[in-house]
Amino acid sequence: MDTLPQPAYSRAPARRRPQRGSSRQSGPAFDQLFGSSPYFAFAIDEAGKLTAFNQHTAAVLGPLAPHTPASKLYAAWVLPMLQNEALPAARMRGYWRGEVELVAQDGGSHPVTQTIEWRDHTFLCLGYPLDDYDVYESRLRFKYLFEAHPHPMWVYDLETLRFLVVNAAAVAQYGHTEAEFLQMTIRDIRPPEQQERLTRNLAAAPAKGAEQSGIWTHMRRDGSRMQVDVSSHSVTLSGRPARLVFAHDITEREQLKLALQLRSRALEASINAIAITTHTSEGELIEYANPAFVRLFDHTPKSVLGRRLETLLDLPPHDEQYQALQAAMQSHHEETLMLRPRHRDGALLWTQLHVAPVLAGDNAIGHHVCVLTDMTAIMEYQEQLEHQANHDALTGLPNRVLLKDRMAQAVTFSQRFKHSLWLVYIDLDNFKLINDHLGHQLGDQLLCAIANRLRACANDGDTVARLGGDEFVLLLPIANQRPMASILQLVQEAVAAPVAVEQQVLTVTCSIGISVFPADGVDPEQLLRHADIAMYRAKEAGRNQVQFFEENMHARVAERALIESELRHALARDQLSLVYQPKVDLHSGAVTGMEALIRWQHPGLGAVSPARFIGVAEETGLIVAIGRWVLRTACAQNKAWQQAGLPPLRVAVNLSARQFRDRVLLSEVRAALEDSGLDARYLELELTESLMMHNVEEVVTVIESLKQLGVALSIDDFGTGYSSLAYLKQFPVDYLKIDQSFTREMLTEPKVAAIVRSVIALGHILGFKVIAEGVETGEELHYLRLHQCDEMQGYYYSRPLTAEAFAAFISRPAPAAPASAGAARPAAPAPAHTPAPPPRPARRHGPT
Ligand SMILES: Nc1nc2c(ncn2[C@@H]2O[C@@H]3COP(=O)(O)O[C@H]4[C@@H](O)[C@H](n5cnc6c(=O)[nH]c(N)nc65)O[C@@H]4COP(=O)(O)O[C@H]3[C@H]2O)c(=O)[nH]1
Repeated sequence: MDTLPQPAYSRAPARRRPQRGSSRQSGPAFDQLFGSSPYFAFAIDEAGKLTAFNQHTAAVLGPLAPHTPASKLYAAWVLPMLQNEALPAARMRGYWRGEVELVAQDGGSHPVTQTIEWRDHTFLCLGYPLDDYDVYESRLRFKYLFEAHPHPMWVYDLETLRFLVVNAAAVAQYGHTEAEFLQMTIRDIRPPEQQERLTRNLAAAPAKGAEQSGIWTHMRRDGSRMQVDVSSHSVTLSGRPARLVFAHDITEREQLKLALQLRSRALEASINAIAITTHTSEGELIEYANPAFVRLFDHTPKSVLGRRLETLLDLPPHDEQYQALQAAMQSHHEETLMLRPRHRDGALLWTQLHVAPVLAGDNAIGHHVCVLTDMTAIMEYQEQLEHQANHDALTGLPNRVLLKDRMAQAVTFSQRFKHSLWLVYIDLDNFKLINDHLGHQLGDQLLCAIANRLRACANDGDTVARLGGDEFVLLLPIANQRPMASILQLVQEAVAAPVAVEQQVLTVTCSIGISVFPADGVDPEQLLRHADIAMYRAKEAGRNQVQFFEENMHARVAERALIESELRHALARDQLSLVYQPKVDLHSGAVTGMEALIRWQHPGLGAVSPARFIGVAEETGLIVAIGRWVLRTACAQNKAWQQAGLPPLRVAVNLSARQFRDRVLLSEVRAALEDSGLDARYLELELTESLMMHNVEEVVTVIESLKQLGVALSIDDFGTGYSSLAYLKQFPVDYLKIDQSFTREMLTEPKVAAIVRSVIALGHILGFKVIAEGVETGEELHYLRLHQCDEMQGYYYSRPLTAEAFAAFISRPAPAAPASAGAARPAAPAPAHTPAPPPRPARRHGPT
């Protein structure tokens, strides 16, 4: 200590001054700074000698002289600390502070807080009483904090509300200069709407020192406003009650808060399910889920949090969707996926998941925002629309559109694997009749039942489609050897099996046309067209048939189309006429009547047989007008013959099924009779057996009404339809007509002969007369007569004759009795419009 150097700025004075209890030796700077300080201030040089001291030091610790060893000013216990710690620390860091004990020359002890600064090779020592230093220091700190604080602070007078002091941040933020502030009160920085609140607030000022805080709106000098979080504290400044105010501009924070609130509200209110997940090595853990998310899966908010998104969506691991989700979660980009997660109740949903990664500071994925849009309803609707577009509404079977699609696929497949492909075109026989007569509702039920049966006939990979109306298609890819014949048989049986609909039993058959890939066509259109053609051929061949497509069918189809278009004009162009075939009593040989048969003479097509056009007329509905014409013409002709003096005979007119179902039939028959003046007993109506197969009660009613008119009725083509014997006896008809196919075969086929005999016997039991048609030989005649058949019709006696020829035929003198058994076939038949060759039977005039 003795060798401390002298401080540079306060060297010992050049001229010595008398010590007057002050430190005049320390130089003007030292004096200026510390001369009158109420604290200890002295300087020690590097040699440890006093180089300067102030008056207070001298007065309390003195008398002192310059160059006095500094050690004399300290208690003995302080010296080691001074030597080893304080002075080296001050020299090294420029400053040291600690508690020391100064001693006066009179031995008095003065504990102080001492600071030692190292300046210009001098230790400047300042000693404060322990308490005073803290106050000083806290004031310093306050001043520093107040001035340098980044947020506005001020003190205002509690009575005048004037600003007493403001800091730099307040000046910067509010735009007023310090001088302006000091002229203002705290009211001046508040907008008008907050004055009242301020008044209330001041009136309820808290107890002294108490904290007060609140959010206020303050105005800047330029009039702009800001949100301020204000906290204040009661203080005393210059003896006056005041408040120290701390104002924190929270405008931005509030805006941010509002924006966050809005965003949070948007999340909560979103109808899209939104989840925020934390990206972890164990998967995506749900950190937040909005109400829509919770609703979508029917979970509770709590049960969702912390769960793995993958688990919650219930995607099967290793499934394609699962893998896609994993890949999306690893990606640093936004991804959109279509997923099929499972609802809590197990139902599969359709959702669109949009995943947006949230990157952390290190560019690693921290979170994901997952937006799920429930697409279930849309997808189901889409599926429904697709289904509607591709399926038949009535039966639910694929429609034409889907069939074509499946056909295209099947053709491609069959081409590639060299397989064949069958297209089976099915059309119900006489379905139109059922529909027209029994109503569409029953017709629809029948179609549905048949659709289900066809479905049951199909294997996996087959397609059963409904093209519309009563047309169905089976698409059968033949990948393996399949028993196709038995499939077709199955289809025919499925269609033909009786269908019980609303207490009725309906039976229909079907006509089937088949085209085979690649032989009959290489594209779907062609295959379909060819199967359709084959189906028409099956219809023409008598229905309830199967036909494979053949090249020559094209010509038939073209012809049918031609017939259809020409038939529309046949009546108007007077191309139709009637011929009449006599009916003969087998026992007496008398002519009992004649059947009117239609003929069509077309200028280009020539004579078109009824077999070629009656079916077309029925399908197109032209039969109604044609049938009416036949009925009226036959009645008028018969009446004309009677008026011409020919013996009165009964004329038989064929009624098509469609005519029979026509509600106006009765009135038309009545009108034909009235208009022609023909007595009803000279008219006979021939009904086909198949016509009677549905709705027996109604058929019986119509027949009874016709009977009441007085006309005779016969069942034509008996044996070819499905007459139930139980029903047969209910029909009040007069004749059963044995179909000519039986007549033709009865002499060569014992089974057919048995049928013929049974029909004759049955007819008689039921009280009907039996007439056989298509009799061409004496043997046939003999057989029929032997078995008590009543009448016959056929080329053996006469071909159908024109009206004139028939009149001539009937007017000739009666020939010998009918040829006996074994008689030869008559000479080659003459054309239908020419009189038939002899021999002719004896005639019996008048209806039986
Ligand atoms: N091979 C052979 N055939 C014989 C013999 N005797 C008569 N035929 C023919 O057998 C058919 C009998 O008429 P259908 O069974 O009522 O069968 C008729 C009938 O179902 C229908 N048809 C004819 N005219 C009309 C009509 O005016 N209205 C309606 N709805 N159908 C008619 O067309 C079918 C065919 O008529 P068509 O060609 O005139 O043929 C007639 C007739 O010419 C014979 O000994 N041998």
